[in-house]
Amino acid sequence: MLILNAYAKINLALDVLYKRPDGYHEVAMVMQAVRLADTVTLTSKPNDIALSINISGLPADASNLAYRAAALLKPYAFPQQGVHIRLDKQIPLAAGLAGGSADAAAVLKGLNCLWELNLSLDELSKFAAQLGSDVPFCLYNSTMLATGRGELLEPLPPLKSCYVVLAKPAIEVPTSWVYQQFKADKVSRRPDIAVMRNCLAAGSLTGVARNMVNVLESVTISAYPEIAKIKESMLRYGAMAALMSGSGPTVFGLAHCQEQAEAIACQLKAEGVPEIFVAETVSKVE
Ligand SMILES: C[C@](O)(CO)[C@H](O)COP(=O)(O)OP(=O)(O)OC[C@H]1O[C@@H](n2ccc(N)nc2=O)[C@H](O)[C@@H]1O
Ligand SMILES: Nc1ncnc2c1ncn2[C@@H]1O[C@H](COP(=O)(O)OP(=O)(O)OP(=O)(O)O)[C@@H](O)[C@H]1O
Repeated sequence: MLILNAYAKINLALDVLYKRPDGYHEVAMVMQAVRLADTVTLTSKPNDIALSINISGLPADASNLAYRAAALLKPYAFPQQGVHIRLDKQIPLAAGLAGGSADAAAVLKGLNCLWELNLSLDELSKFAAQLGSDVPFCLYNSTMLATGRGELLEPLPPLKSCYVVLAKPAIEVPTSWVYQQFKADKVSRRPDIAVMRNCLAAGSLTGVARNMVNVLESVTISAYPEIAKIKESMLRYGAMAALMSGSGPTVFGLAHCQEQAEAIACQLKAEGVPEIFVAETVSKVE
């Protein structure tokens, strides 16, 4: 039996460069893993793939990204090798935190061991990219620059360890809709990735905080102003910076320490924000 942590991600910077002929958008993103995790338990069983999940509202069938990850690797295993996948979800669904992608990446990494496939991380990355743009990052965690449609990764100097508050309003935002609605002329500020890289290299959390920009806010916040309210609240309660993660709707705030993060979380809870988490950042590849 193998038990893996499938970590959520946040986007410290997200820029959309242009729409590509294949329908995807060329992006440049600074991605960061955080210690809010689903638990993925893989148990050997004969022949086929089975999946169970601790929550309803998520299909436990062949459409699930965790199942699809196992199905991708199955042809490389012996026919009698199967697996039971157990997902214990903690990462909220459709939140902009790559929960499904993290599960899929954990299944790829775990089955590589359980089925003794001996695939390199590079090879696993190619399978990961077939499952979704965020899945390759979830194989590596830590702090990465993601380009292409998000699948081309370059390690960045790891973000100095800190705590984040994650707050999800009670809305679900489909990623495809956000990208479809994106218009470059509606963006007021774009991230400077080179400056962000320098701030990371210098270990400057305040520098990172000052340069956190996500151009997809121009779409999601226009449709859901409650996201802007959560950002404002986080700043009022002392966060160094607050930004929407990915396509939203979750907002994350950078805090100086765990105590401050917990205090911000408490105040957001009192305001009625339904789902709030405090998590440490992941500062090395795990
Ligand atoms: C918003 C982010 O989460 C930021 O990390 C990612 O860019 C999205 O990653 P993801 O959820 O793994 O995305 P995918 O499952 O590959 O694609 C979901 C939808 O978003 C659109 N999409 C995604 C990534 C990208 N670079 N351009 C896109 O236009 C795709 O057309 C697709 O309709
Ligand atoms: N194991 C899984 N966990 C969560 N969602 C899954 C899973 N498998 C498939 N899905 C589907 O994928 C959709 C998006 O899920 P996810 O929670 O990964 O969104 P997200 O956090 O917005 O991802 P991203 O940040 O990559 O856009 C969900 O609506 C769900 O139906």
